[in-house]
Amino acid sequence: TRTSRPQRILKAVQKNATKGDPESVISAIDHYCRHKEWAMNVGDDKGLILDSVLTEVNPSTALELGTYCGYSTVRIARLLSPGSKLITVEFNPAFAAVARQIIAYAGLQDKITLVEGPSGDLIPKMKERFGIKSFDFVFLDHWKDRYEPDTKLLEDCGLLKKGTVLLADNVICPGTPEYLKYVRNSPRYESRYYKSNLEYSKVEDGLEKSVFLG
Ligand SMILES: Cc1ncccc1-c1cc(O)c2nc[nH]c(=O)c2c1
Ligand SMILES: [Mg+2]
Repeated sequence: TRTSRPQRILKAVQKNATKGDPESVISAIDHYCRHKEWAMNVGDDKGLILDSVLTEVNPSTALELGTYCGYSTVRIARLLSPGSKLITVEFNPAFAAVARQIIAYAGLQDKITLVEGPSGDLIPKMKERFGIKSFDFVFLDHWKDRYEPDTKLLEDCGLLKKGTVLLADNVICPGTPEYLKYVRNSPRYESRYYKSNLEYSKVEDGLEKSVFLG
């Protein structure tokens, strides 16, 4: 096919959403991906859990690993208080290019810094590049095999503080067994599983919320 799936999602946003209205961008993507073609956005069911955890944490500095088309980036940024910042990391340049346009369409570009590259390389550079002391909230939604090593990297780089909340997507499907074992067995985390379903599907999936205890 001539266009890519992310490009088709962008077109659906430009056609069906209102510029500067994040809610309409979220709805346009959910409608397209539920009725036209599936895509790996966190989606509307798990999105409600993401919203509620975010509202509870009200982070000043948030990190997202795995931007894709920017659906959860917009979901997170729309709930941030004025002056709060979200850094989102995307490895795939084609995904990042679409995400930038969807983030701009939602009018949230001032709250978001999109960084392209491998999370394992970028995490150690967060302090020096973006003047981050530590993150209040981290959304893990990139690649299942990177959840555990990147969490250890965030610890080792001093980017987590007492009370930082990690929220991980796809802990059941595709599944992140090593990550679950790590956060559930470590004395440094208090973990809880939020049962839900895979985006736009009936298959079970869920989010794991883990509070760093310092
Ligand atoms: C692609 C896919 N196929 C079947 C079942 C699940 C998935 C799936 C769903 C997601 O929410 C993902 N999020 C981040 N990164 C992923 O790789 C990913 C993959
Ligand atoms: Mg996901």
